[in-house]
Amino acid sequence: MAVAELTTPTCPKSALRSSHSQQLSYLSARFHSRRHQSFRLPHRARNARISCSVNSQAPPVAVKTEEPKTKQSECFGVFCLTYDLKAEEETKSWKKMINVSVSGAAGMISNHLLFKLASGQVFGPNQPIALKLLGSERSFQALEGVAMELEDSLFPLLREVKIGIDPYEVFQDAEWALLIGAKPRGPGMERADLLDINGQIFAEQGKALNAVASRKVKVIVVGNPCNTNALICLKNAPNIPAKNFHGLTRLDENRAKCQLALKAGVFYDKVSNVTIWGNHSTTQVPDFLNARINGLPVKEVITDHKWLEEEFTEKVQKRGGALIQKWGRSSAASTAVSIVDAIKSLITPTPEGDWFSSGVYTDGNPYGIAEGIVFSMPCRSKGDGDYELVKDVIFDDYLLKKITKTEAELLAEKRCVAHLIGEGVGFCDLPEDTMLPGEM
Ligand SMILES: NC(=O)C1=CN([C@@H]2O[C@H](COP(=O)(O)OP(=O)(O)OC[C@H]3O[C@@H](n4cnc5c(N)ncnc54)[C@H](OP(=O)(O)O)[C@@H]3O)[C@@H](O)[C@H]2O)C=CC1
Ligand SMILES: O=C([O-])CC(=O)C(=O)O
Repeated sequence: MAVAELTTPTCPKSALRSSHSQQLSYLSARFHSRRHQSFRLPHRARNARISCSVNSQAPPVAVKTEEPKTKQSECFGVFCLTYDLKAEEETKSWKKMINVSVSGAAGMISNHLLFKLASGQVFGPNQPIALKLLGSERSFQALEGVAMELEDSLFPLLREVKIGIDPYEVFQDAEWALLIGAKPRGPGMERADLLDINGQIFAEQGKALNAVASRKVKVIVVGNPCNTNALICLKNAPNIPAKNFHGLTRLDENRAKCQLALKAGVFYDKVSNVTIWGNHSTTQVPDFLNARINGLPVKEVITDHKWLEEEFTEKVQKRGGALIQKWGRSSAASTAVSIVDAIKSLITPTPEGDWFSSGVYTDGNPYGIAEGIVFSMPCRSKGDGDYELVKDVIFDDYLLKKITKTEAELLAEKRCVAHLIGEGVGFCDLPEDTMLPGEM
């Protein structure tokens, strides 16, 4: 078939993109020929790219010109070049490249996160990285803009960037999947509708991960409502351990640490052992009973217990909303930072005696929390990407009552999405006050 000529391995794909319509023709042709092929050039072929013109490679027969229904995942610009890592002196100490897939890659949070990932500050200065960015027809141009900025940043560790709109392509061999894209709740939209719309996104993405990602992939779900989206995702990915899925509650932990530090008049590095229990919503429970300041129980350092139970708790629960009121949109930079923190907590041994919070699957938890939901709990890691739940935490009546409330909310969310997790017909009886942190 003539279209095969388009993929001749002497011409990088970026050189074929002289115009948008040519690109669409090209993508369409490639889509119909080799869905998953991508080729790269040896480093020395950089100049060949410049001399390679569209005309010289144009197929001799008709190419479909209509808008393709789906764009194939593509390497982007300079990232279509392959580098022989072993041949370059400075890369000899580098580890094997890792594949990191990011959804909602054209959104606000990603715009902060991608540059942190590419710079080496997340996975380390010896870790080359391939970024696979998932967007949609709606966001594809913006996604190209993001990829252009990544090109222009000249990050040495960033060795591949691919953009695409099909999760089955973008999640191929993913070792990390950072699932950020989700529809924001609009005016007049019921939370049940949001759960359903976003749930469908995460059901599809779970299936895609199940089909094509590394069996060891670690998945961090950020898009809200992140606990239940993570549950939907893991239920649709039965061949990946449920333990590998996280709903991001690290931002809440960071917010809680900041408030405790402020009240105690210490810098926030003195605050440790902070657990966020439950849902990333206004029922979340920032645990001051087990938290420590300078190694001492918080309740010994902050003796105003009324403040802890009322002001502190509510401030953390509603911090997202307070931020939106000031900033006009939801936390993006601090969320990106907290995603970095969450990844680092899994790839670095947890400091002795400390822990971190993550929304994880409750099966087998030692606290008596209902099984079968994604609930934020205290975790420790050996730095191998895995975690274990912390056993030596204490509870009092106040903490248990709050945990029961957030647990009930997550169980209600689960009933709403029963149809997306293979548990029958969804039925929504959500508590009235169920809110995302950003909705207050
Ligand atoms: N867990 C946490 O701590 C936090 C979670 N969040 C959540 O993270 C998510 C992303 O936030 P942010 O990056 O600021 O949001 P943006 O609105 O900037 O980006 C969101 C992306 O979601 C994608 N998306 C997927 N499906 C839809 C849809 N049906 N309608 C519209 N957009 C869609 C869009 O990309 P595309 O078109 O490419 O799919 C868009 O780029 C939100 O759900 C937000 O609530 C925010 C802060 C903290
Ligand atoms: O509701 C939102 O999108 C914002 C959010 O999660 C937060 O700030 O914690």
